[in-house]
Amino acid sequence: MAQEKGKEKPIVAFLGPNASYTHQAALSSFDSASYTLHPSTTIEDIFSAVQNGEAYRGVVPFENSSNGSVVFTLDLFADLHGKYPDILVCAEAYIAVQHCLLGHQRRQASNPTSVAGNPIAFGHAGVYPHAHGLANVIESPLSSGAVTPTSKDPVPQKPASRPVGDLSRIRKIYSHPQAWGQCKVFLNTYLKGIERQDVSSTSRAAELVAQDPSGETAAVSSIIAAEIHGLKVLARGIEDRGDNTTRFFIIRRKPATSTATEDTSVSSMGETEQADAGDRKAWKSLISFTIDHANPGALAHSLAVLEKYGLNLTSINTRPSGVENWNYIFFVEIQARKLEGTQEGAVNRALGELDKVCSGWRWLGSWESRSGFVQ
Ligand SMILES: O=C(O)C(=O)C[C@]1(C(=O)O)C=C[C@@H](O)C=C1
Repeated sequence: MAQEKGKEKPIVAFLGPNASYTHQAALSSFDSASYTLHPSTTIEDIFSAVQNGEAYRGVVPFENSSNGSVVFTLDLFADLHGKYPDILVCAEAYIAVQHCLLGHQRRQASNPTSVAGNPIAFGHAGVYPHAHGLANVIESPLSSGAVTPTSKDPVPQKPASRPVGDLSRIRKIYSHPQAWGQCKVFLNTYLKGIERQDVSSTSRAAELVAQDPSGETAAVSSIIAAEIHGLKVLARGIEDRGDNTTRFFIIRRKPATSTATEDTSVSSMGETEQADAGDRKAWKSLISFTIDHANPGALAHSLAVLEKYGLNLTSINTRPSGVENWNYIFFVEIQARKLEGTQEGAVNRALGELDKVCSGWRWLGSWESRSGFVQ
């Protein structure tokens, strides 16, 4: 690859601008002394840069522990128009996501409860228990509603954190669409009915709010974005769950020949089998496939192939196939890896057999599991 040969550092594209959670994931996986981290505007830009060789690797969000799949990424893996035939997942990263509400805090010199600055002192009930009962928490005028008991919901969910600033001037909130679903309780409690605008990332949301001095906009974004853009933290730890985590994939371009790989290969059949069995739990693979929807049992037969080879299925997702309404492309993740070249492991054999029962399939990569390594 051009970047690897020359003196320039290899480029790693991530969903920017700087201070996005994807940027944090990129920093957790690539040393900035050895790689040039390049912010991209969309996830599609990252796929393109990796596919056409402009970037050595790409970092993309894949799923969130409380809000589920990042459908933009799944759709790019579905690749309905054949634009990204060589993209493979080669690694994963987990980032603990703690969202903040960022904005411009009006200075209220005469008000002892004003908190212009020092966001660190306040926060998520689970992470910063000392923040409970602080005198300088301002109750928003919008704080009724979602927490009011009703006959349908006699014990309504309580938000995990409370505002530390006045939210009454906020007329519009910006964020990445994934973030809304992670902060439902806080937003429905304190900012119910306020217009929400989707933007390309949480850090872009912070950038937009920083450019708007009216004080009428706010962003759901990270504490790092607040620091970079000089925004006030109006509430910290606003996600519904204290263990909110997003999983990211590192993508690469398929090597030119299937035998030329960076993976360690084992030569004899016996060693291969051993590596395959021993590696199973430590590795994961992503496979997509389509089926003939008119054929009863087509999905069951496809999944039965995985069972036959003892492959543990850990997730299944679907996206519209793009061919016909209500037809889907299926994505499965399994705990095992496909062996390189002509080596015959369980995944290799299962794929050979899947070919006979589904309409089409694609192996989208195998990588070492990092679950349990949340940064
Ligand atoms: O907007 C960002 O900061 C991102 O990195 C994207 C993204 C996502 O798509 O899931 C990443 C982590 C959070 O779950 C919210 C948004």
